[in-house]
Amino acid sequence: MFAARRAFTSALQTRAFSASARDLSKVTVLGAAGGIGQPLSLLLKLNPRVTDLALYDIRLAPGVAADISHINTKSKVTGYEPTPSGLDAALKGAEIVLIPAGVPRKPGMTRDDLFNTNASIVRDLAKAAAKSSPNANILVISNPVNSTVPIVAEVFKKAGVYNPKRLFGVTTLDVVRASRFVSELKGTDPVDENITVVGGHSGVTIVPLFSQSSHPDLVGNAALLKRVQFGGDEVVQAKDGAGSATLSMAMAGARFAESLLKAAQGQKGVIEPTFVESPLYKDQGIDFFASKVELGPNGAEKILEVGKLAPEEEKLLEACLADLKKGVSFVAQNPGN
Ligand SMILES: NC(=O)C1=CN([C@@H]2O[C@H](COP(=O)(O)OP(=O)(O)OC[C@H]3O[C@@H](n4cnc5c(N)ncnc54)[C@H](O)[C@@H]3O)[C@@H](O)[C@H]2O)C=CC1
Ligand SMILES: O=C([O-])CC(=O)C(=O)O
Repeated sequence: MFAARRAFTSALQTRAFSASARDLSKVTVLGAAGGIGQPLSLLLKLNPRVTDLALYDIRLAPGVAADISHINTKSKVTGYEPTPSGLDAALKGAEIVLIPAGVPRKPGMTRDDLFNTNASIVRDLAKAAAKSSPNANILVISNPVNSTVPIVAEVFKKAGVYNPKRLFGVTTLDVVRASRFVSELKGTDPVDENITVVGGHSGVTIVPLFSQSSHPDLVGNAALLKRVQFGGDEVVQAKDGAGSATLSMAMAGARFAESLLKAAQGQKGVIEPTFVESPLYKDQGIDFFASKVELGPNGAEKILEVGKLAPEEEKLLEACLADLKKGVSFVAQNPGN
């Protein structure tokens, strides 16, 4: 009788524990007062899977948090002071840490031109994350993503807490753009356009695979390819010195965070292209590569092969790999330590 009751109680406790573990998701945004950070924080506040939203920036995070906290969804929002202890408290217990901290491009700049400023910003935030949220999923948005992601890996390795399954460069905006541009050409709903984009996140390293979509006829469409590879430049030019994509990036970052949360909470078959430490081209000296990744409770559960490509896409991939290799030596020469 007692045993049966204990078993029942323990089953209830287990349920209660897993339910609360499932329901409690702290998400931290570093750079939360910026052009991306503010709308990203807003979208995360609207996500019922997020229960605790922690906002940190070197300026204005408490103000942004006060504003967002009035939105009538259940999550708690806290803005942290720009101090080491504020940063540590923002990170403690986080399941996901999104990093859009750093400077954006101006017309005439490449993403690599941001390296000197953003590498040290990302490095310092990564040091704090390695200390205060070593098990969190780290989502790097700050450019140049092809280089800032390896920097985070190095910091985590040095701290002895690196888990490659939990480090992601956010390339979702390339996927979002590709599906939107295709839908504009084809007169379809972008929701139905799943375009895989592999490689990295700048210029020729962005490789959309139209042969694997429902529109293989788009392989070889030079204007479309240019828009996908250089969509970021389109926005930088249109903003004319006032920054780069912020609103579409916020949506893309919120979508990737939502995918991770869904997968962590047990949904199967959640797949997103993302820039991760990858075995696919290690034999060519390339440690990080974006391809479709199956997400799960442990982060990046499975890195999918690039698959069969059209001959034109093979050429694009060659150019991508050559550029990513240059990136490797670039990081090695500018470790940002
Ligand atoms: N991965 C992607 O697809 C995309 C990446 N980006 C990149 O995202 C980054 C941010 O862009 P925006 O939000 O437009 O820039 P922004 O200048 O509007 O915002 C950046 C924010 O970072 C904060 N910040 C700077 N140093 C910090 C530190 N040490 N700790 C915490 N916060 C810090 C600033 O105070 C500012 O609020 C840029 O590097 C940009 O190139 C932009 C669009 C797409
Ligand atoms: O172009 C930029 O500098 C910002 C970015 O990464 C994008 O919009 O894809």
